[in-house]
This record gives sequence, structure tokens and C-alpha cells, in this order.
Amino acid sequence: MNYYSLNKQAPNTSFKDAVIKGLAPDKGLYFPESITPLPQSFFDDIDNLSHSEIAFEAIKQFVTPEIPEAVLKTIVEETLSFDFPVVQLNENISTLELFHGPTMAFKDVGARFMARCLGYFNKDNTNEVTVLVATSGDTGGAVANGFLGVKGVNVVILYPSGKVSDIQEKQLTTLGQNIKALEVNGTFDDCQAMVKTAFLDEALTSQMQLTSANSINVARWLPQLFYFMFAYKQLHKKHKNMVFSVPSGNFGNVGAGMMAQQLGLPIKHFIASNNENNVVTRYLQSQNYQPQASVQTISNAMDVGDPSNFIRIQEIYKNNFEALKDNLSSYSFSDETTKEAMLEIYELFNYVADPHGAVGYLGCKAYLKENPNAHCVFLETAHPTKFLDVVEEVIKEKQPFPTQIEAVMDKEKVATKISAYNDLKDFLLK
Ligand SMILES: Cc1ncc(COP(=O)(O)O)c(C=O)c1O
Ligand SMILES: N[C@@H](CCOP(=O)(O)O)C(=O)O
Repeated sequence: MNYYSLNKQAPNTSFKDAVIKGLAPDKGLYFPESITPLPQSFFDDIDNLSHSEIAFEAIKQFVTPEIPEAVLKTIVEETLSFDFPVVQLNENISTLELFHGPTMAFKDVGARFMARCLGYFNKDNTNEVTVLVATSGDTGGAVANGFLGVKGVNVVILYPSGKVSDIQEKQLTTLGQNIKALEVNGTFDDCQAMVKTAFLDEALTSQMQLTSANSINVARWLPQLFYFMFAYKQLHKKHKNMVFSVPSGNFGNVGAGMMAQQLGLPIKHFIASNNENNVVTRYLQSQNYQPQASVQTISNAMDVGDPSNFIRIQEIYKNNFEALKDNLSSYSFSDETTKEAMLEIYELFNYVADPHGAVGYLGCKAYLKENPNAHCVFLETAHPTKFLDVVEEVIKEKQPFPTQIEAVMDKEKVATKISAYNDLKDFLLK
């Protein structure tokens, strides 16, 4: 499959090139040249397919022939070596748990998939690649884990100082080897802007091959479409009008859901559920897209003021505002309301949600008020123990540590503090 830049000022390129570059030379995000819906027989037969078989069929057109089919089969099998259960809370609301991977956040799938694609492209170990990642909490840990020890790949993670949870910070600063962490005096948007600037800096790009492991990169972004298919498989016999509430920050996940819908998955509607960083909620009300500085919230991984992927969503709907509005609703919730929702979910359903999942739950409730016949699935995008302080404060109960979290608790943080783009540049050139 070839990809084009959404800025339309760079040549189209292959999947391999799009993965190795991350961002197009004109700073645009890559987008597939075509999307061919899967045959109806795929959806009719979905109950008989394993997760790996579903994923293989869904992603094949986007990555072959650069990744041969036999290699792709292995990549999806290795990537998806954990579960994606749906828990039904009541007749109208279910949650899809995306936190059973090694770092207990939904980013594990994209990070593991991309690491394996890059490992395959660099199998002869001829071209060293430096992977830059900006994180508001979870991408960093998932990429650190997914890329640890991958030959020929150096990873540099930028995270906003004091704005990620203690466990998230441990996950991204303690692994060593080919993984380095930079603690940025700024916000996630500052980190993301520095990464994008680095891609355009010839003093760097003439000396090293830089790529991104954020959802900017198609190999990180596209595998997220699997989740919606896994949920559909588990629910479609019981519920027809399926809608998804996606806790959203950089808008990669909800955009990936829309790609699943383009492939033919019968999803009725999407809800982008936001904390107070609500550029898209405001856009859908006003048709005026106005990014603004992010504010800090208890659902910190969604503290994004200028989401990278919204432009891909605009592309999916061919920049037709009415078509987008027909398929996407968006709501924004305060921390106070989020905490009330965490308590409500615990008291009503005996279920412990993390703050991001709770924002998703609130999105379901808001949508269901107007659309009572829908079945709303909110994505539980991270495990509650990653946000221990707020979870224990709200439900007033101690949480046990899962083994994945225990494994990093006693490790020592190693991070270099930086404040400005030149610090990043110096670090990379050292
Ligand atoms: C736990 C969690 N929930 C939600 C999000 C938002 O996802 P996206 O950036 O794809 O919108 C993130 C980070 O991206 C996250 O880590
Ligand atoms: N919420 C993310 C922010 C980056 O999103 P990405 O999907 O573009 O990598 C995080 O947890 O780091």
C-alpha cells in the first residue's frame, strides 16, 4: 500500500518508507491511498476467527507487500498475545478492556506491532533508526517496553515533567538499554512540537534516520482499529446498534475506529469523550477548530491541546463537517464529574474504572440520553492501578498491584531534564 501526505506537498510513498520516516517531509501525516472494505463474508464469519486472524485480514491491505503475508501473520500473533475482554455493565453499556498487555494501556498493541515492522525492515541491521516519542503518560511506557532490545533501534522518549503518574514515569524511565527518557519542562504539546521540529531539522536528519512511534506513525496508528473488531465479535449477537465512546486525547484511537468502520464494521456512531482539553468538542459545536494550551487533569494521558490525528479524521470524512457530525459526537467532562463517575461505576457495577475509562463512561451516558436504543461500548484504555492515587482516593479501597506494574515499582528512574528544542538537538547529536 502507498501512502500520501495530508499536507499534499510530498511524494507518495510505500508503507516501509512511511514507517521509517514517521512524518512526511512536508510535516504532513501519512494516510493510505485507498481503503477497500472487507467482504461481507468476513463479518458473517467473525465468530469463527481468532484475534490474530481478524487482525491479519483487517490490516493486510495496508502493509503488504512490503511486509510479506507470512511475516505479517507472525507479527500479529506475537503482538496480540493477551486478551481484550468486554465486560457488560448493564443492558446499554459495556466496556472493552484494553489494559491486559505488558504496560497495561491500549498503546501496547500499536507499539508491539510497529516495533516488529521496524525490526523486519531493519533485519539486516544496516540502518540504525532513532525513534522519537512524545508521551502524556502511556505511549512512552508502551514504546519503551515494545522496543526494548530491538536491534538497530534507539528510542528517545520525551515526557512532561510532573504531569504523568508515578507508575507511568517508572515504566518509561527505568528500562535502560536502547531506551532513553527526557523529562521536559513543559506540556505534552511542547514534547510533541519538539519531536515534529526534529523531523524537519536538517542538521539532525542528515546525520541520523529519525522516526516517530506516536500515532503519527501509520504502523502505530492502524493496529488500533483491531479493538473495535474484537468488541464487535464479542457483542454483535446481543446488540445491534453498537456505538463506541473513546476517551480521546491525540485522537488516534477514535480515528482508528473510523478506519474499522471504513472497512465495513457496522458501527452506528462514535463518541469522542474528552476531559477539559476539548478542542474537538468545541469544534463540533462551532465549526471553528481552535487548538489551545492543554490543562492538567486526572486523566492525564488525554491532556492534549492540539491533537495530531484530527486531520486524519477530517480526511476520512473528506472535510465534510456535516458528514463528520452525523458520525461523531463529543463531550467534555471536568475532573469532579469524572471522579463522581468512577464512584458510580464502582457502586453500581462493582467495577473499578480508571479516570480515562470513566470519561468514556460519561460519554456513553450523555449519548444514551438522546439515543436510548443504542448499546454503547466505552474503551477502558488503561488499568486503574496506573492512577493509584486518584482511584484509591475515590473508591476508598486499596488496589492490588498487577505483576506488570510490580515489575517496575522498585526500579530506578533515569531521565535527562531538558527545557527547549536545542536541548533535544544536543542530546541527539551527542
Ligand atoms: C489511557 C489513555 N486513554 C486515552 C488516551 C487517548 O487516546 P488518543 O490519543 O488515541 O486519543 C490515551 C493516550 O493517547 C491514554 O493513554
Ligand atoms: N495519550 C498519549 C499521547 C500520545 O498519543 P499517541 O497515540 O499519538 O502516541 C500518551 O499516553 O502518551
